[in-house]
Amino acid sequence: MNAVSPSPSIRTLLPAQADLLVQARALVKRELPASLLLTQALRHGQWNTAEQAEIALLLGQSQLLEGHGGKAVSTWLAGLERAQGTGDRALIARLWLAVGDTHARSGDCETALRLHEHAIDLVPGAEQTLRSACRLALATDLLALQDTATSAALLWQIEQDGTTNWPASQFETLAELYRLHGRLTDALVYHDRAHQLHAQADCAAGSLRCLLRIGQLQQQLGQDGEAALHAALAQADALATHVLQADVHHELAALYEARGDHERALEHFDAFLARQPQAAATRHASSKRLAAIEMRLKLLTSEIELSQLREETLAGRQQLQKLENAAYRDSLTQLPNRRALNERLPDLLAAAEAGQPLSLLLLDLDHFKSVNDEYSHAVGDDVLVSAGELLRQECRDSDLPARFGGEEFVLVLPGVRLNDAMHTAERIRLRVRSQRWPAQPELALTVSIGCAEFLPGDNAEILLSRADLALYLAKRTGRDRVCTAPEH
Ligand SMILES: Nc1nc2c(ncn2[C@@H]2O[C@H](COP(=O)(O)OP(=O)(O)OP(=O)(O)O)[C@@H](O)[C@H]2O)c(=O)[nH]1
Repeated sequence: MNAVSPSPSIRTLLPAQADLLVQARALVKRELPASLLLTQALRHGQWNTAEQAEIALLLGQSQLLEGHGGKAVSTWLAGLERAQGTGDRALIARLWLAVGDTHARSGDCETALRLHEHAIDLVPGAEQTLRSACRLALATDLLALQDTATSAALLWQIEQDGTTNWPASQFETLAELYRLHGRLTDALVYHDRAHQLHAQADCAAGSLRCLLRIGQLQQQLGQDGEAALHAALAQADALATHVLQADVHHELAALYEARGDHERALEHFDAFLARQPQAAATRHASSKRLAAIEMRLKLLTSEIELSQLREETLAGRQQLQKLENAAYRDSLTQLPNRRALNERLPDLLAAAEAGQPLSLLLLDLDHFKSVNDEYSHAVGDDVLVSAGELLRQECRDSDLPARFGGEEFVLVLPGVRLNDAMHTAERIRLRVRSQRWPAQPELALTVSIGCAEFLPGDNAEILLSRADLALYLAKRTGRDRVCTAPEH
């Protein structure tokens, strides 16, 4: 419940309570906080049971105001024990009402509702004001328990009761009930009433609470809450309570922000933060954390984008590589094809023109047609793959083997003179002769090889044609041999 316990200030007390307080002061004769005064008065005075219960009620209210809710409940329960003996149902009801309020303040609205129901059942018929107070407590509990309809019905009954002699705290509770029901104008009226009563009773904390609410409500109703909020701030400064000052500064910051007066809004927001060191630290930490998270997210996004890009680029490169491979590699033997040879030869020939020796072998498998014819085209393919592999194995890194077309291969040998080239050619010829072809183990194959060495002024075409001539000679002179062109 949002109710605020009655101030023990004498002007807010029932006449009997005020009388007791005066007696207690006379007895103790010292300026003491209310709870100490009443404890001493209870201990040293000659009170009847009803008076003891009434003092317990007052003492509990003082303890609650001083922030000792637990002590207050114990005091009221002790007071209830005494009150039971008196048979004073109104007093018992007031004690249960107070205990219920404490539960409501701690958020246990179900227990509060049970205790408040018990209290209202005890209220004697003539006690209209007390019944209305119990209804107010019940209406607040019910609203907290989401039973808006019953709460509104009780509020209507309270209005019918027309009670006017409540203490400030009950008007404040009523105002809060109106606010929670969305009846802001009524809430404003009763907060104003409560504020006046608090002011009369010199209850600065109550006054401040009401002024803060008045300012908020005026804002919500489109009125100017500035004056109320500044009055609240003056009260908060007088009380020097950081929490209350922070609340008011927060409201003022919101007010100026809504007005577009950002300078003043910032001023009050800073004041709010300054009075909430922990909250400020948390806020700072959380905003830093938020920034870090945002940054991390950005990085993550760009990392993802980057890796996607990398993947795409990689995929693109691989695709390109594949295309290049397809364009420059023979699909059957995976050796460089004729196009690759045509593109690389000019550079190699330029080096040869510059003085580096270069030789070229043209290799042609003998009677290859018969392999296809006798064993099948597929066996012919496999033999070509094996022949390509053999050629690769016979190469150095600097050599360039290629499939020239059909059953013809080329081997470019940079840095190699004709004689050495012919030795290489001979080695290859012998390997082909002795090769066991996996696709057809009983197959015996031979190769004819034409050799040509680069001569100054040669281009690719001339060099190849000389090698071709040498190959022709090898074929013409019986195959399975290595020949050179006539010039050599
Ligand atoms: N299986 C297969 N056969 C091929 C391929 N490319 C060319 N050939 C065959 O190779 C044979 C070449 O035959 P020819 O040019 O007549 O010469 P050859 O039978 O090798 O006889 P000589 O060269 O005179 O010793 C043809 O039958 C072509 O079909 C290929 O990629 N796969």
